[in-house]
Amino acid sequence: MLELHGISRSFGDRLVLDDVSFTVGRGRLTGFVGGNGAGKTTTMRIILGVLAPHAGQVTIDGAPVVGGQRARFGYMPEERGLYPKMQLVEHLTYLARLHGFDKQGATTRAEALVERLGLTARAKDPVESLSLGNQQRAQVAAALVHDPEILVLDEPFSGLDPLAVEVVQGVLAERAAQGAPVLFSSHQLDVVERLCDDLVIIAGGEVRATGTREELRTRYGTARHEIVADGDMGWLRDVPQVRVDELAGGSAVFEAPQDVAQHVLTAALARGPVHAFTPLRPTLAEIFRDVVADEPDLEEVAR
Ligand SMILES: Nc1ncnc2c1ncn2[C@@H]1O[C@H](COP(=O)(O)OP(=O)(O)OP(=O)(O)O)[C@@H](O)[C@H]1O
Repeated sequence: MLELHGISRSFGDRLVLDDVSFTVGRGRLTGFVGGNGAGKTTTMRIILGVLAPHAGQVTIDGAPVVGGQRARFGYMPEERGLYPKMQLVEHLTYLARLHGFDKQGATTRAEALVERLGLTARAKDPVESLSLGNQQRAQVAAALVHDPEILVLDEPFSGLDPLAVEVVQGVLAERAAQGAPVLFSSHQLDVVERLCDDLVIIAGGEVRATGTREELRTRYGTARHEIVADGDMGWLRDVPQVRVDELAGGSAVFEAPQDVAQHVLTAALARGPVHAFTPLRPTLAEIFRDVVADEPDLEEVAR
């Protein structure tokens, strides 16, 4: 497994990563989420060894990552870096050869990835002529072409249409199923929510929450319930400690501590039949809002 132990990093006198620790398990798709400037790219660059930490270390299966181990990683950097004039399949073949594959092996891998990512019709096109979304798919292919042991992908889903999101999701899930630790950042919380086994939430350079999707839902969710009753639920607005989020006749969604929610149910039953009373599980977007609430914008603070 990939582990970060107390990573800190400053730029000038600005601390942008503060004691960042988390684990990306083998076979686990781990989503790395945080607002703009939270520190995701900096963390990923440190994992890859592109940037040195000022404190802490990165280990793989307990052993520190040292120079020359870059080939163990498949990295998709935020700044996309393919040669614009090269044909797609030729480019991927070239990258595989750089990693030591023989000509035949490199071509086979490049062609297989082009097909897996739905780019067969574009295989002979220069990279620069591909649409943004297809360039993005090509970047994913480039990160995978040397069959890396660990994947670290910065925003692999940005700019993809829903079909391409599915394709890339599928490819990452396959890699995880084969036992690779997969870490990816994304601002698309719905995608992260669908795809991830584990989550790391970072804000202001600090890890604010880690855990499985289910753990976070249990730990950070506000207690929301939906109630559907015969009569009008307008009275709910007057119940202390209740915040009504939605109200339409007999149907309401509200937030309240657990004991108050039970009181609401009893009160509703006293007024007539209740057809449904359902605890609502928080979405990742709601958890994210909860966890990073009131976070100052690092770049604003620096000004
Ligand atoms: N080379 C650098 N020199 C100075 N400051 C930097 C450098 N790289 C990053 N930073 C600062 O570090 C902070 C974290 O940036 P980082 O790119 O890691 O955030 P991020 O979470 O990836 O953001 P985004 O989601 O916007 O890509 C930001 O305030 C950024 O301005």
